[in-house]
Amino acid sequence: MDPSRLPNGLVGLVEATRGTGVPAVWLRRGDGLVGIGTAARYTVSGPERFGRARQWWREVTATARRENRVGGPGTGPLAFGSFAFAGDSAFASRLIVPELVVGTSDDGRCWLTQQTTADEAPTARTAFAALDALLAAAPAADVAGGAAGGAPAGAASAGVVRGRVRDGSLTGQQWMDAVAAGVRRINAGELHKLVLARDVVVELDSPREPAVVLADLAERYRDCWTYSVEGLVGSTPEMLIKVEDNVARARVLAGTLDRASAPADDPDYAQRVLWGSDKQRQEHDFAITSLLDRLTSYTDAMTVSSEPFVLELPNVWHLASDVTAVLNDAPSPTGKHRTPGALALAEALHPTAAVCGTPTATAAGVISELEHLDRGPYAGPVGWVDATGNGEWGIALRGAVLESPTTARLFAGCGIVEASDPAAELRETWAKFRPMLQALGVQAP
Ligand SMILES: C=C(O[C@H]1C=CC=C(C(=O)O)[C@@H]1O)C(=O)O
Repeated sequence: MDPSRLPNGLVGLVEATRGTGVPAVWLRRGDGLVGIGTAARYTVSGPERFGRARQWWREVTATARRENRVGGPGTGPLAFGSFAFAGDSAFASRLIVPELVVGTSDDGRCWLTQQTTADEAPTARTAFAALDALLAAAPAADVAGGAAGGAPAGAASAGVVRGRVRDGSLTGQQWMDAVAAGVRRINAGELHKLVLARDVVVELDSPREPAVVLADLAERYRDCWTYSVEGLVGSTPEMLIKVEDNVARARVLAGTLDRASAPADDPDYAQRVLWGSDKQRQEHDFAITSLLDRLTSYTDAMTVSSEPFVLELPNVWHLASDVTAVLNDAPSPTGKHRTPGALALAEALHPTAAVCGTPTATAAGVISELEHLDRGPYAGPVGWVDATGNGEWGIALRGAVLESPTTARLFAGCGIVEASDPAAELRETWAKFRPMLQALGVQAP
């Protein structure tokens, strides 16, 4: 597709959906995928959620008539998805097949896919007509604040207080008590690392257009993956697994330093205070080890740097490690040998110690005891998969569930090790809530 059809790129397309429903989104540095409308969807709960969703997608793509004139990851049949963190969550994991998918890649390619369950096969003419109709219906750019009458996307957080933040399942004090209990259990030798999360609820004075929230996140957090799947929105810095043909990539994060408290005149601050901290390095080591231990059975050729690097985001610094693995062929359910797809790998790798702990099963048990929280899709895989098994599954962090036009539930968690201090961890959750609070136009209390 000629990119000039999208004068303001994919972020502009997201903004153009204002008032017409929330698009499915996967965007980084202005490129990625935007899905509009729903041709088909599948929901599933329970411990078998990944396998059953894969089975459904296999059946859909096996029977679909398709014509793909572009080729490459993200072209042809495609589903966005979001999976519950835990097998016993009340949240229904889901795959969504949008009616229209618009994609762009950093090599300048741009494509449009139309997916339908109707007997009539889509054509280039019907696909472009659907896209043009959407763009023609878009509100004028000078009302980018949306129906809520807020500020334009780029200025969405200009300090305007538009609502209140209240406690979620636990108060701040109760959550700090849970962290202290977690530290005691680590010190007693029950486990090595635990990730404890909390939720807060934002109540807005007036509705905030999801498209405006998404555009704000995509513009401000360009190095993160901005996502939207049926009310789950956010901008995650952590890539659980990306599969492109036979190569898998992951970005593992653990270890955090708030940029708001950093001195302005100390360029080595993050390197010294974050990279140089034994506590932060220990947190990171557990996370990277948990990923490598599980990924290793899928590859004979894996690359990971010997030391983490400092990743700078607008709100925080993280310790980060990038991993690349050439995938081995494995028997598939059809008997043919092929490399595992992105969703199969997401299932195999989830949950890493960046969001659960070490050992995994013990940490998961302690989490459900101490958190008093159904994490829902928070910290679960979010992303997309195509018909060839290519896809990207990030970890749903730095996000919110939009519960109503004026209510959003935000989640954030922290890695707890023996040296963790409950008050410092509570402050860290506020740094992690900041991207969503800014995008919603609300100030932290
Ligand atoms: C669990 C979260 O972050 C994880 C990813 C990066 C750094 C983390 C940390 O330093 O605790 C967490 O492991 C979250 O943002 O809710």
